[in-house]
Amino acid sequence: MRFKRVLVKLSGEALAGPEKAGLHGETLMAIASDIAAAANAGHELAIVVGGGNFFRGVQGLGKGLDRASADSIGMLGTVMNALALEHAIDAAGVPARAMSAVSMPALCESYARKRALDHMAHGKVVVIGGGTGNPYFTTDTGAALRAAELSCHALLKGTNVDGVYTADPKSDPDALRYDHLTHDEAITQNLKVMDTTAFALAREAGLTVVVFSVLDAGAIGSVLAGTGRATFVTP
Ligand SMILES: Nc1ncnc2c1ncn2[C@@H]1O[C@H](COP(=O)(O)OP(=O)(O)O)[C@@H](O)[C@H]1O
Ligand SMILES: O=c1ccn([C@@H]2O[C@H](COP(=O)(O)OP(=O)(O)O)[C@@H](O)[C@H]2O)c(=O)[nH]1
Repeated sequence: MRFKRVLVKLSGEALAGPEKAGLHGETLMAIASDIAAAANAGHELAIVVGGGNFFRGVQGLGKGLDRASADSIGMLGTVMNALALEHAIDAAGVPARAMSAVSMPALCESYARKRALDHMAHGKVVVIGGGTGNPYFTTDTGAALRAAELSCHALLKGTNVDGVYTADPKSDPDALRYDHLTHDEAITQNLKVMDTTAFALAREAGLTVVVFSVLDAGAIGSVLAGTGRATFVTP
Protein backbone atom coordinates (compact mmCIF):
# COMPACT_ATOMS: atom_id res chain seq x y z
CA MET A 1 0.00 0.00 0.00
CA ARG A 2 1.33 3.42 -0.98
CA PHE A 3 1.44 5.81 1.99
CA LYS A 4 0.45 3.29 4.68
CA ARG A 5 1.28 5.62 7.56
CA VAL A 6 0.32 9.21 6.93
CA LEU A 7 0.13 12.48 8.72
CA VAL A 8 -2.85 14.60 7.70
CA LYS A 9 -2.67 18.33 8.38
CA LEU A 10 -6.08 19.95 8.64
CA SER A 11 -6.33 23.72 8.76
CA GLY A 12 -8.59 25.11 11.47
CA GLU A 13 -10.67 26.76 8.78
CA ALA A 14 -11.42 23.36 7.26
CA LEU A 15 -13.43 22.53 10.41
CA ALA A 16 -15.39 25.77 10.25
CA GLY A 17 -17.03 24.75 6.95
CA PRO A 18 -19.30 27.49 5.63
CA GLU A 19 -19.18 29.32 8.97
CA LYS A 20 -15.55 30.50 8.47
CA ALA A 21 -15.05 30.58 12.26
CA GLY A 22 -15.62 28.10 15.09
CA LEU A 23 -16.75 24.54 14.41
CA HIS A 24 -19.37 23.39 11.89
CA GLY A 25 -20.94 20.10 13.04
CA GLU A 26 -21.70 18.60 9.62
CA THR A 27 -18.27 19.48 8.24
CA LEU A 28 -16.58 18.01 11.31
CA MET A 29 -18.52 14.75 10.92
CA ALA A 30 -17.83 14.57 7.16
CA ILE A 31 -14.08 14.96 7.71
CA ALA A 32 -14.16 12.49 10.62
CA SER A 33 -15.95 9.90 8.43
CA ASP A 34 -13.35 10.39 5.73
CA ILE A 35 -10.57 9.80 8.29
CA ALA A 36 -12.38 6.77 9.74
CA ALA A 37 -12.78 5.27 6.24
CA ALA A 38 -9.04 5.69 5.60
CA ALA A 39 -8.27 3.97 8.92
CA ASN A 40 -10.67 1.13 8.04
CA ALA A 41 -8.89 0.78 4.68
CA GLY A 42 -5.69 -0.04 6.61
CA HIS A 43 -3.91 3.30 6.85
CA GLU A 44 -2.25 4.41 10.08
CA LEU A 45 -3.17 8.04 10.65
CA ALA A 46 -1.94 10.93 12.73
CA ILE A 47 -3.71 14.26 12.36
CA VAL A 48 -2.23 17.67 13.14
CA VAL A 49 -4.95 20.25 13.37
CA GLY A 50 -4.63 24.03 13.03
CA GLY A 51 -6.52 26.66 14.96
CA GLY A 52 -7.20 29.48 12.53
CA ASN A 53 -10.97 29.02 13.00
CA PHE A 54 -10.52 30.23 16.58
CA PHE A 55 -7.42 32.42 16.80
CA ARG A 56 -4.12 33.09 15.02
CA GLY A 57 -1.20 34.57 16.89
CA VAL A 58 -0.85 37.43 14.42
CA GLN A 59 -4.41 38.51 15.25
CA GLY A 60 -3.31 39.12 18.84
CA LEU A 61 -0.65 41.58 17.77
CA GLY A 62 -3.38 44.00 16.67
CA LYS A 63 -4.90 43.70 20.13
CA GLY A 64 -1.72 44.77 21.91
CA LEU A 65 -0.65 41.24 22.94
CA ASP A 66 2.98 40.23 22.65
CA ARG A 67 3.70 37.49 20.11
CA ALA A 68 4.42 34.69 22.61
CA SER A 69 1.20 35.32 24.56
CA ALA A 70 -0.82 35.57 21.35
CA ASP A 71 0.67 32.31 20.09
CA SER A 72 -0.22 30.62 23.40
CA ILE A 73 -3.85 31.53 22.74
CA GLY A 74 -3.48 30.22 19.18
CA MET A 75 -2.12 26.89 20.46
CA LEU A 76 -5.10 26.55 22.81
CA GLY A 77 -7.38 26.94 19.79
CA THR A 78 -5.68 24.00 18.08
CA VAL A 79 -6.31 21.84 21.18
CA MET A 80 -10.02 22.73 21.06
CA ASN A 81 -10.09 21.45 17.47
CA ALA A 82 -8.17 18.30 18.45
CA LEU A 83 -10.72 17.49 21.17
CA ALA A 84 -13.62 18.05 18.76
CA LEU A 85 -12.00 15.87 16.10
CA GLU A 86 -11.18 13.11 18.61
CA HIS A 87 -14.84 12.94 19.56
CA ALA A 88 -16.03 13.04 15.93
CA ILE A 89 -13.66 10.25 14.80
CA ASP A 90 -14.72 8.11 17.77
CA ALA A 91 -18.34 8.73 16.81
CA ALA A 92 -17.51 7.64 13.23
CA GLY A 93 -16.52 4.25 14.67
CA VAL A 94 -12.73 4.37 14.84
CA PRO A 95 -10.94 4.91 18.17
CA ALA A 96 -9.12 8.23 18.30
CA ARG A 97 -6.79 9.73 20.85
CA ALA A 98 -6.15 13.46 21.21
CA MET A 99 -2.65 14.38 22.31
CA SER A 100 -1.46 17.89 23.08
CA ALA A 101 2.05 19.27 22.63
CA VAL A 102 1.19 21.57 25.55
CA SER A 103 0.44 19.46 28.63
CA MET A 104 -3.12 19.68 29.91
CA PRO A 105 -3.62 16.24 31.45
CA ALA A 106 -7.18 16.85 32.63
CA LEU A 107 -8.24 17.22 28.99
CA CYS A 108 -6.07 14.87 26.95
CA GLU A 109 -2.78 12.97 26.85
CA SER A 110 0.43 14.92 26.48
CA TYR A 111 2.12 14.31 23.13
CA ALA A 112 4.91 11.74 23.31
CA ARG A 113 6.36 10.21 20.15
CA LYS A 114 6.52 6.60 21.35
CA ARG A 115 3.04 6.71 22.76
CA ALA A 116 1.70 8.14 19.51
CA LEU A 117 3.42 5.33 17.56
CA ASP A 118 1.92 2.80 19.97
CA HIS A 119 -1.59 4.20 19.50
CA MET A 120 -1.22 4.03 15.72
CA ALA A 121 0.08 0.46 15.88
CA HIS A 122 -3.10 -0.41 17.82
CA GLY A 123 -5.40 1.07 15.21
CA LYS A 124 -6.10 4.37 16.90
CA VAL A 125 -6.08 7.67 15.04
CA VAL A 126 -3.85 10.14 16.88
CA VAL A 127 -5.08 13.75 16.80
CA ILE A 128 -2.33 16.16 17.76
CA GLY A 129 -3.11 19.63 19.10
CA GLY A 130 -0.76 22.36 20.29
CA GLY A 131 1.35 22.43 17.10
CA THR A 132 5.01 22.22 18.05
CA GLY A 133 4.25 23.47 21.57
CA ASN A 134 6.30 26.62 20.94
CA PRO A 135 5.41 30.17 19.92
CA TYR A 136 6.68 31.55 16.58
CA PHE A 137 5.79 28.30 14.83
CA THR A 138 2.78 27.17 12.82
CA THR A 139 0.82 23.95 12.74
CA ASP A 140 2.22 23.36 9.23
CA THR A 141 5.67 23.16 10.79
CA GLY A 142 4.22 21.01 13.58
CA ALA A 143 2.79 18.72 10.90
CA ALA A 144 6.14 18.37 9.10
CA LEU A 145 7.88 17.73 12.43
CA ARG A 146 5.43 15.03 13.53
CA ALA A 147 5.36 13.43 10.08
CA ALA A 148 9.16 13.15 10.18
CA GLU A 149 9.48 11.86 13.74
CA LEU A 150 6.58 9.41 13.34
CA SER A 151 8.21 8.06 10.14
CA CYS A 152 5.13 8.82 8.07
CA HIS A 153 5.23 7.95 4.37
CA ALA A 154 3.63 11.27 3.42
CA LEU A 155 2.33 14.54 4.77
CA LEU A 156 -1.14 15.24 3.40
CA LYS A 157 -1.90 18.92 3.68
CA GLY A 158 -5.66 19.41 3.53
CA THR A 159 -6.58 22.99 2.78
CA ASN A 160 -9.10 25.11 0.89
CA VAL A 161 -7.33 25.08 -2.51
CA ASP A 162 -6.89 22.02 -4.74
CA GLY A 163 -3.10 22.13 -4.94
CA VAL A 164 -0.05 24.33 -5.25
CA TYR A 165 -0.17 27.20 -7.76
CA THR A 166 2.47 29.49 -9.25
CA ALA A 167 0.93 32.25 -7.07
CA ASP A 168 -1.91 32.48 -4.57
CA PRO A 169 -4.95 31.45 -6.69
CA LYS A 170 -7.24 33.48 -4.43
CA SER A 171 -5.58 36.72 -5.44
CA ASP A 172 -4.11 35.88 -8.88
CA PRO A 173 -6.64 34.53 -11.41
CA ASP A 174 -3.79 33.75 -13.83
CA ALA A 175 -2.01 31.43 -11.37
CA LEU A 176 -1.28 28.00 -12.83
CA ARG A 177 -1.62 24.77 -10.88
CA TYR A 178 1.22 22.28 -10.49
CA ASP A 179 0.66 18.52 -10.54
CA HIS A 180 4.14 18.05 -9.20
CA LEU A 181 7.08 20.12 -7.97
CA THR A 182 10.11 19.76 -5.70
CA HIS A 183 10.61 21.14 -2.20
CA ASP A 184 13.41 23.32 -3.62
CA GLU A 185 11.02 24.86 -6.16
CA ALA A 186 8.37 25.52 -3.49
CA ILE A 187 10.96 27.22 -1.29
CA THR A 188 12.82 29.24 -3.92
CA GLN A 189 9.57 30.43 -5.55
CA ASN A 190 8.23 31.32 -2.08
CA LEU A 191 4.93 29.51 -2.75
CA LYS A 192 2.98 30.35 0.37
CA VAL A 193 0.65 27.36 0.47
CA MET A 194 2.77 26.09 3.38
CA ASP A 195 5.37 28.05 5.32
CA THR A 196 9.04 27.81 4.38
CA THR A 197 10.07 26.26 7.71
CA ALA A 198 7.62 23.42 7.10
CA PHE A 199 8.85 22.88 3.51
CA ALA A 200 12.48 22.99 4.68
CA LEU A 201 11.82 20.37 7.35
CA ALA A 202 9.97 18.18 4.84
CA ARG A 203 12.89 18.52 2.41
CA GLU A 204 15.41 17.52 5.07
CA ALA A 205 13.32 14.47 6.01
CA GLY A 206 12.77 13.50 2.34
CA LEU A 207 9.06 13.67 3.02
CA THR A 208 6.48 13.79 0.22
CA VAL A 209 3.93 16.56 0.78
CA VAL A 210 0.53 16.17 -0.88
CA VAL A 211 -1.56 19.34 -1.08
CA PHE A 212 -5.30 18.87 -1.67
CA SER A 213 -8.68 20.41 -0.88
CA VAL A 214 -10.57 19.00 2.09
CA LEU A 215 -13.67 20.78 0.82
CA ASP A 216 -14.25 17.88 -1.61
CA ALA A 217 -16.26 15.05 -0.02
CA GLY A 218 -14.13 11.96 0.64
CA ALA A 219 -10.97 13.87 -0.32
CA ILE A 220 -8.60 12.12 2.10
CA GLY A 221 -9.69 8.66 0.94
CA SER A 222 -9.37 9.49 -2.73
CA VAL A 223 -5.96 11.14 -2.33
CA LEU A 224 -4.74 8.03 -0.48
CA ALA A 225 -6.23 5.79 -3.17
CA GLY A 226 -4.31 7.80 -5.78
CA THR A 227 -7.45 9.03 -7.53
CA GLY A 228 -7.90 12.46 -5.91
CA ARG A 229 -6.86 15.84 -7.29
CA ALA A 230 -3.68 16.96 -5.55
CA THR A 231 -0.23 18.46 -6.02
CA PHE A 232 2.74 16.27 -5.06
CA VAL A 233 5.82 17.95 -3.61
CA THR A 234 8.76 15.54 -3.64
CA PRO A 235 12.57 15.70 -3.18
N1 LIG B 1 1.23 29.31 -4.44
C1 LIG B 1 0.11 29.00 -3.79
N2 LIG B 1 -0.56 27.86 -4.15
C2 LIG B 1 -1.71 27.52 -3.48
N3 LIG B 1 -2.22 28.22 -2.44
C3 LIG B 1 -1.57 29.34 -2.03
C4 LIG B 1 -0.38 29.77 -2.69
N4 LIG B 1 0.05 30.90 -2.08
C5 LIG B 1 -0.83 31.17 -1.10
N5 LIG B 1 -1.81 30.23 -1.05
C6 LIG B 1 -2.90 30.24 -0.08
O1 LIG B 1 -2.58 29.31 0.95
C7 LIG B 1 -3.77 28.92 1.60
C8 LIG B 1 -3.64 27.52 2.16
O2 LIG B 1 -2.91 27.51 3.35
P1 LIG B 1 -3.57 27.15 4.76
O3 LIG B 1 -2.43 26.90 5.69
O4 LIG B 1 -4.60 26.08 4.62
O5 LIG B 1 -4.34 28.46 5.11
P2 LIG B 1 -3.88 29.61 6.07
O6 LIG B 1 -2.47 29.94 5.70
O7 LIG B 1 -4.89 30.68 5.80
O8 LIG B 1 -4.01 29.02 7.43
C9 LIG B 1 -4.87 28.98 0.56
O9 LIG B 1 -6.01 29.58 1.09
C10 LIG B 1 -4.26 29.81 -0.59
O10 LIG B 1 -5.07 30.93 -0.86
O1 LIG C 1 3.66 25.29 16.90
C1 LIG C 1 2.77 26.15 16.92
C2 LIG C 1 1.56 26.03 16.19
C3 LIG C 1 0.61 27.02 16.27
N1 LIG C 1 0.82 28.12 17.07
C4 LIG C 1 -0.22 29.15 17.21
O2 LIG C 1 -1.49 28.62 16.87
C5 LIG C 1 -2.12 29.42 15.85
C6 LIG C 1 -3.01 28.54 15.00
O3 LIG C 1 -2.22 27.69 14.18
P1 LIG C 1 -2.17 27.85 12.58
O4 LIG C 1 -2.19 29.30 12.22
O5 LIG C 1 -1.03 27.04 12.09
O6 LIG C 1 -3.55 27.18 12.19
P2 LIG C 1 -4.22 26.96 10.73
O7 LIG C 1 -3.80 28.12 9.86
O8 LIG C 1 -3.68 25.68 10.20
O9 LIG C 1 -5.68 26.88 11.02
C7 LIG C 1 -0.95 30.09 15.16
O10 LIG C 1 -1.38 31.28 14.51
C8 LIG C 1 -0.01 30.36 16.30
O11 LIG C 1 -0.42 31.53 17.01
C9 LIG C 1 2.00 28.25 17.77
O12 LIG C 1 2.21 29.24 18.46
N2 LIG C 1 2.95 27.26 17.68
